[in-house]
Amino acid sequence: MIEVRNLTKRYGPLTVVDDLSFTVQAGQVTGFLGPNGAGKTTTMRMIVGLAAPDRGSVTVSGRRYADIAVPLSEVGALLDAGAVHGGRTAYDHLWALAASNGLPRRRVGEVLARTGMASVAAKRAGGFSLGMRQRLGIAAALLGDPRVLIFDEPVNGLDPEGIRWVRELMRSLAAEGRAVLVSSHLMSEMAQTADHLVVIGRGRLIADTSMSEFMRSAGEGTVHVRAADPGALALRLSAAGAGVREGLESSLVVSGMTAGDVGRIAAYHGLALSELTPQRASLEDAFMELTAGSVDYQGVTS
Ligand SMILES: Nc1ncnc2c1ncn2[C@@H]1O[C@H](COP(=O)(O)OP(=O)(O)OP(=O)(O)O)[C@@H](O)[C@H]1O
Repeated sequence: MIEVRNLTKRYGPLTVVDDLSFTVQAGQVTGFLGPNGAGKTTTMRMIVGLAAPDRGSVTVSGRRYADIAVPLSEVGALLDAGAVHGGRTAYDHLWALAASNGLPRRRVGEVLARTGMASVAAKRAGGFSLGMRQRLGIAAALLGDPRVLIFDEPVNGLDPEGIRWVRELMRSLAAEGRAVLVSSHLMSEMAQTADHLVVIGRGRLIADTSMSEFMRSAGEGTVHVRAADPGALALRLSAAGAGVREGLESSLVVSGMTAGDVGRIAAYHGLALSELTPQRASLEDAFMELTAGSVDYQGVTS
């Protein structure tokens, strides 16, 4: 649905997007990840024609943005939630957008309902909280019922309830068959939302992978076990090929084996367990490792 090919953008001497290529598929949430200043916003602005590439191309559903007759009905974007006339009501803001794009008035009520904004439709946007401005920006993106959606850091500054709402909305938009591209600088946020990941650093592609593949490559994780006789269990697990080390309070940390395998081996040898917990490797750690070479401003921890 979105095809980015060899995209390059320079600002003065700085190449902020560097020969970037990736595809955003329909029916999926694609997480667009990278440290601050990696070039995510600039890439998204080029997708919707707000910035011109120096080299390369972007198409949405096979066409350049400039060639799409009614862009709002092909691609909706939330790039800057602050870009709202504060004196206008939520309804009027959306109605002005709908009218200038030839969209029917009923869409305004529909998107207000979908974003939970119906009760504040008559209120001026200037008095909105950050969360309400984000919802209004999302409502605007949905106005033309587009098949492609682009959200730049949509959960920035939202409270946990707002974050969960955005996450569920992204999932439901993808489930409707739409292509959803959503940027973030937090891996943990994407882990629960994205099907696919595009990771960039200093404008360059670092990874283009499915979420499940990324999780696998992040490490298999370990299994924490507590047993009545940890020594005996450790012997049996090592003999079966697992890596075993001592954890806290006489627990065992087992690697190279699933929790199911550990349970079966314990049962086979009649060893009682009081805890058996699979521990996933930290995705945030894997992401930091992946982008470590491309972070511009690294803090020093003492
Ligand atoms: N209009 C502009 N003129 C000059 N430099 C710019 C312009 N827009 C962006 N940049 C620079 O391009 C680089 C990439 O910025 P961009 O906003 O695309 O990154 P980002 O990945 O979205 O970062 P963040 O997570 O901080 O929003 C930054 O160094 C930024 O200062």
